[in-house]
Formats: sequence, C-alpha cells, structure tokens
Amino acid sequence: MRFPVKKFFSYYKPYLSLFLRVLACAFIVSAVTLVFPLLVQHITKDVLKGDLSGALSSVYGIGGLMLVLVAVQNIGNYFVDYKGHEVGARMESDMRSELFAHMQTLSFSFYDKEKTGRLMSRITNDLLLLSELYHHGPEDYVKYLVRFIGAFFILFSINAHLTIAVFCFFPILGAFSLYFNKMLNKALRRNKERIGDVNAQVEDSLSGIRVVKSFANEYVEIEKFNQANNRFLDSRKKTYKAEAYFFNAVETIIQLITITVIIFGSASIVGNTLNLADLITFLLYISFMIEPIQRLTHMSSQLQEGITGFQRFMEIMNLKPTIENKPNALILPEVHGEIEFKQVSFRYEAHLDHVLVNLSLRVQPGEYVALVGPSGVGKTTLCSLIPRFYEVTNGDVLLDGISVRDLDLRSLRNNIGIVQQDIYLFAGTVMENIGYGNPAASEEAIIAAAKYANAHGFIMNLSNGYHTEIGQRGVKLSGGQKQRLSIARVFLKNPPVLILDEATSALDNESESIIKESLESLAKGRTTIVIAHRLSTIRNAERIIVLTEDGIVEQGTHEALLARDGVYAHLYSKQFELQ
Ligand SMILES: Nc1ncnc2c1ncn2[C@@H]1O[C@H](COP(=O)(O)OP(=O)(O)OP(=O)(O)O)[C@@H](O)[C@H]1O
Repeated sequence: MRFPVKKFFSYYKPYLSLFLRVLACAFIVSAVTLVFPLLVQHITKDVLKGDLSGALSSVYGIGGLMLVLVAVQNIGNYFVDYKGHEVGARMESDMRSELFAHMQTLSFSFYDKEKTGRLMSRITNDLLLLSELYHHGPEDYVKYLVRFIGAFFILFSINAHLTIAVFCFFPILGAFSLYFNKMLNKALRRNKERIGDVNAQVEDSLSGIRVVKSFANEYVEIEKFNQANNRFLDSRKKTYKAEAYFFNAVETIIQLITITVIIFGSASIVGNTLNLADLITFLLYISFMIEPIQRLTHMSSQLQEGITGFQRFMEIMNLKPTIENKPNALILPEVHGEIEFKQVSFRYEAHLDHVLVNLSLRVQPGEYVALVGPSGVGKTTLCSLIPRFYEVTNGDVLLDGISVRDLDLRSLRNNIGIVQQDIYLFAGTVMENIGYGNPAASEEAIIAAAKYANAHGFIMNLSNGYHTEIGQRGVKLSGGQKQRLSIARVFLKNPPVLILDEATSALDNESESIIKESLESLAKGRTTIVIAHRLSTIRNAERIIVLTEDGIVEQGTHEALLARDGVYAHLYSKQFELQ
C-alpha cells in the first residue's frame, strides 16, 4: 500500500493554528538553547581574560541574561508539552471516532471474517502511538533541525576543518538509518498483529467464560492464551534485538565523533589554529549536533510506529461496506409488509457452495408464515436477505414490490423487527435496553412495550425496577426474561415486518407459554416469518413453508401438509416420536 500522505496530514486541519503556535514555541525554545554556549564562550574567551577588575559585573549581567533565557525556555516548553500533547490526543480521538463510525458501516460479511479482539486492538493500541507521532514528530524535527543547523554554522565559524571532519560521519549514519527503518517497520507490524491476536484470544475466552468453566477447560484457555502471548513476546524480542543493534551502532558513531573532535581539536591547539575557549565551545555545541542524531533513532522508531499504526488504520478505512445505500435510495413512507423472493440464489462467498438456488416465495401483508426444514438448509440465511444483511447473488428480494437494493437501508431495517434465540442485550439498565428499539421513545412508551411483552411484572420485581442494571449481555436475567426484553424492544420499534428466529426453543414450558403469548400479540397485524424447529409451536401458522436442500418443496397449512404425507409429515412424525 502506498503511504497516503494527504490523508495522513489531513487530520491536522482542525487544529492547524494551535499546532503552528506549538511549532513556533518549539522553534523559539531551540533558538534560545543555542545561545547558552555562546555566552559561555563569551565569558571564557572575552570576560575572563586580561584585566579582571570589571569582570564580575559582566558575569552577573550574563548570569541575569541566562536566567531570562531559562524563563523563556520554560514557558515555551510548558506550552509545547501541554498544547502539543493536546493536539496529538485530539487528532487521535478524531481518528478513533472516525474508525469506529466506519466499522459501524461495514457489512456482516466483514464481521464474519474478522476477530473482534483484533479490531479492538486497531481502535486502541494502534492509534495511541500515532498521537505521539502527530505532535512529537514535527515538534522534534523543528527543535532538532534548529539546533543542528544553528550549531553547524556556529561550529563552522569557530573551526571549518573540524566541522567538516565531523560531518564526514553523517552519510554513514543516514544510510544506516534507512536500512534500519525498513527492518523496524516489518518488526513493528508483526508486533501489532501479535498483540491483536492476544486481544482476540482474551476477548474470545472471556466472552465464553461460562462455556469455559462448564467444561472445566480453563487450562485449555490458558494454554491458548500463552501461545498467543509467547508469540507476541518473541516478536517483541526480535524488535528489541534490531533496536539494540541499531542504537549501539549509532552510539559508537557518536563516540567516534567526540573522539575525533577531542583529538583533532587538541592537535589544532598545539598547532595554534584553535584556542582552549573555542575547543570548550566546540565540545558544547557538538552535543547540540549529536543530540538530534541520538534522537533520530528514537524519532525513526516513533515514525515507524506511527506509520505502521496509520497503515493499519487505513486498511480498515479503505474497506468499502459491501452493502450500501444507492444514490437517491428510497425512503418508505408506509410499509404494508408484502415480501417477495424472486428467483433468489445466494452463497456467502464466491468460493463457497450456494445455500439458496433460484428460490421464489411471496408473503402477503399481515400473513403469518412458518419456515421449517432440516438444519443448515438456509432458513436463517433466507430471512437475513430481507433486511439486506447480505446481498443476493442472483434474483431479487422485494418489500412492497420494491427491491430492497433500491431502499434506504435505515428505512428498510426500521421496518423489520427481529427476535432471535441468541439475544444480545447491552450492559445498562432495563429501560435502556428496551429503549434501544426506539431511542426517541418516552418512558411511558417503554413501559407500555414491556407490558405488551409480558415483561412489566418481572421488571417491577427487580431491585431497581426499570432502572436495574442487567450486567454484561444481561447475565443477571433468566433466559425467558431476556427473551421478553428483546420482544419488548421490538414492540417499541413497532415494525410492520417481523422475523422470529427460533425465539422460544431454549425455554421451559412455562416461560415458553408466556413468550408464545407475547409473540402472538407482537405478530398481530404484522407480516411475520417464524423460523421454527419445534413443529408443535407453529401448528396454527397460516402457511407453513418447507425448505430443503432442493428449495421449497411443500407449503400449506399444518393439516394440509400432514394430509399430503410428504417431507413435513415425515419431519413432524419424527419429532413426535422423539417427544
Ligand atoms: N456467515 C456465514 N458464512 C458462511 N457460511 C454460512 C454463514 N452462515 C451460515 N452459513 C452456512 O449456510 C448454510 C445455511 O445456514 P443457515 O443458518 O441459514 O441454516 P438454517 O436452515 O437456518 O439452519 P438451522 O436450522 O440449523 O439454524 C449452512 O451450511 C451454514 O454453514
């Protein structure tokens, strides 16, 4: 991937004026720093020479000037440290928001492949170091460039030969840095991937902690975690090895520079081309030139860390959602709820087999339809095509006669309610979780929805009623209670189309009858598609559709299908035998 320079710098835009002030301060601070050795030179060379009678007042004067300079330096540094970091943090925060918002737009197919922990790593770790680069990078360049160039001219004016001798070392250093940067970039990328794996492992193990404990498989998880952790450690060891190699080489070159100055400088004093005061000044200024070189190694690793972070940020930002609104997508004013599958074929990925082939089906507005069939034939898949979670491979899905591809996604999904067996509740209160169905709803509307869903009673018995915190994923509630909250959420949403995906199969008889009642009242007046495994629960569906690997093989009422004595009758009698 070519580095997107324009995009990289675009994040400065909102803070440009503040950042330019920070840079101006960094410039002033560095320029002031350059004055100190000159003052030392003035004292040693001019003031403390010959007649010393008036020297003391000059020394005090210079001391006073030094104090003023120190004050200027401190105020400047305070501003650079405080505001510089703030600019970096704000840019990082902007990018983090942008990345999160972009992730929200990405389609199901993306999340089918990506591990949550790895994505979390991109949002947190990767961007942290970018903020350092964003403000320290330019600040450091200004600071050290001013010192380096300033020191060069001053040194050149003191002794040109010695300065050129020092400069001979720099091309070696430059070539070395280039080589090292490439190596470091690779190592840092690997580090980021490995810490992503560690995060993914933590996320996976902790989300499934109940399963882990029920199988007493803690040691398996520890082993898996240690593997990821050790891979991260190995990767970091390699990075440190590369860094140690580089830093030491640079350190050696710096020592060679200092030795060169001392030896050649002393020889020049012997040869009368340099005096002692100038050599002291030279040595003081040499540190101004060496410091940027020392920092260069730090700066290049900072640059590399930031660049790899930015590249990983852009990898996600460059992904286009596979399912997007068309330009001028239609917003439905009123939905009647007619659903039609027109010769629909679908496969999850180009290299996978088709799950659905040339399937056609029409569901009338307000109709209550049950979808049955063996496991894995594509019942859930079929339903996920209605809200356009995935795009059909061929054919079309229509809502009220309009292709879902022509509809505004939000408008489409706002008109479809889904109740799943695997309910996801967010950490928060009961009120917040039901309110998720319609964030604009009033408290009264939320309570009304809970009553419709037969949830009001148990909610009032919770310690804090509607304001009870339900824990991560609703762990503090029973399966039936969670289900009723998820139904209340859909009541509040009040969509004309409803998809019930095995919503009652995990419940005991008593809960099931309460939930069945809630679901029946939810389904009233809405087009409803129920995916059911337990055929006893859908006997009174207006139409039962039997889906097998060969597509829709039968449809009709429970009685008609039994009389037909085909697939449905077979499935039914098999279940009956099992009970
Ligand atoms: N995200 C996915 N990526 C790739 N393949 C998938 C994905 N989801 C489901 N499949 C595959 O598609 C096929 C149909 O799955 P689907 O969940 O729609 O079946 P189902 O009839 O609802 O099954 P069940 O009754 O067991 O829930 C299965 O072979 C499944 O492995």
